[in-house]
Amino acid sequence: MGVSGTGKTTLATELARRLGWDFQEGDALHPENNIKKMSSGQPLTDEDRRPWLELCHDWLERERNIGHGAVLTCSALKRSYREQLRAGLPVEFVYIKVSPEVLKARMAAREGHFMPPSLLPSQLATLEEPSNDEPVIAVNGEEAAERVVDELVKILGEDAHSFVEVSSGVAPA
Ligand SMILES: Nc1ncnc2c1ncn2[C@@H]1O[C@H](COP(=O)(O)OP(=O)(O)OP(=O)(O)O)[C@@H](O)[C@H]1O
Ligand SMILES: O=C(O)[C@H](O)[C@@H](O)[C@H](O)[C@H](O)CO
Repeated sequence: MGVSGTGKTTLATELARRLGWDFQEGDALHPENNIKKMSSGQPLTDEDRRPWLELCHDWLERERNIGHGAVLTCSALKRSYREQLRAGLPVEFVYIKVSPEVLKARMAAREGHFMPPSLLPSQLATLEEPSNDEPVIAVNGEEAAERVVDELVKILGEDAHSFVEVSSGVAPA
């Protein structure tokens, strides 16, 4: 999770590969209208995001039901969005923190992406940073991606056992 340009896709694809978990690009679940809106420089509203978050939640739920570890990219900017995403599921958020200056530079340098750099201020204004009472691992998204993924593989790889126990409905011993 994190605003546009934090490195969600970069980190999540590599994390899923290293853990052998399924991967879903959250942006691919956006209704067409949401992509059109963002491409034309308009920020999404709560109403725009609701059906998309439902699709994200449903994907996670299907993965839990088949007992797979899974990684989904999703901006998950507000606490209420994160609550919708994890409802009834053993979800751990990875909050990728990157300074506005670095985000601005990354978005300006990126080519062929639907998200215009002009939407960065609204992304930052909408972000409610996760608090300690949420299931979250915060990482420094300005570090080399490989180092961040190494750290996450250690934490989530060790936890994988308990995630699978919860997800398959088998009570831990
Ligand atoms: N740790 C990193 N160090 C340096 N550059 C990075 C790092 N992570 C990602 N990048 C670069 O930053 C840009 C944004 O990364 P990425 O597309 O993974 O972000 P994102 O959060 O998925 O963005 P969006 O939500 O807008 O799709 C890319 O050009 C990527 O190569
Ligand atoms: O909630 C949102 O406003 C959106 O999900 C955005 O964050 C983008 O889809 C994503 O970051 C791609 O740039």
